[in-house]
Amino acid sequence: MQIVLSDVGHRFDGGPWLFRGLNVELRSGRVYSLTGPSGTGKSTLLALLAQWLKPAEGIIVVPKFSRAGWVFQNPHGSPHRSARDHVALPYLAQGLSPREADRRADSMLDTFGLLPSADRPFRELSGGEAQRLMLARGLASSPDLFLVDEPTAQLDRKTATAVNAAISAIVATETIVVVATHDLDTRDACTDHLRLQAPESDA
Ligand SMILES: Nc1ncnc2c1ncn2[C@@H]1O[C@H](COP(=O)(O)OP(=O)(O)OP(=O)(O)O)[C@@H](O)[C@H]1O
Repeated sequence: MQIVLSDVGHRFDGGPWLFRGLNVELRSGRVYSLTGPSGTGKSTLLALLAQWLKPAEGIIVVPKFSRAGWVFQNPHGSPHRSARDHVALPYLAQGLSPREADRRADSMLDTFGLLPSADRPFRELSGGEAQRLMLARGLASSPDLFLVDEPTAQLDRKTATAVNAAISAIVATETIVVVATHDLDTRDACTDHLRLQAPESDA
């Protein structure tokens, strides 16, 4: 899959332009960092890619039946359900048998260093484990586009390092991954880089 942005710019309600002139092709199998000073519109661009918003100018071409998945700053899970259940659920929803769903879930948990925590309830996971679980669960849904907003913003350095290692472990050949971040280590964990900048003038 490919998403093409041509001369994309955005501003809210006639306000100042956040960014303009964005020309990029996003491709499956790549993990894009999205960086830029605070307020340059990183979260806004994620919302544009998810088609929650329309760009104020330019065109974003997204294949018709594409599905987007999100991971936000704060991990949300079911407190009493195990880590494995969180990841198995999307596989069950795809029609796999419970046994196969668990097998696939364990393989995904292993990718993110969470296999030892597979049986632990969500409420007992640390912040970094919970965030890695969100990445594992999100990818288990096999989205065409996977949008991750500031995954390490709430984490201490050591925990952030584990999350960044998980990001660099993402191998999703069918998925475009975009990670908005201020964390230079998160940026370095990605395969490609997008940087937003405020336009020089609002002309
Ligand atoms: N729905 C909205 N209506 C009006 N203004 C908005 C809306 N959403 C965001 N903004 C403004 O657009 C600007 C860009 O916000 P956005 O959250 O996309 O930036 P960001 O680069 O992700 O920032 P940060 O790095 O601080 O998270 C901000 O000034 C914000 O207040």
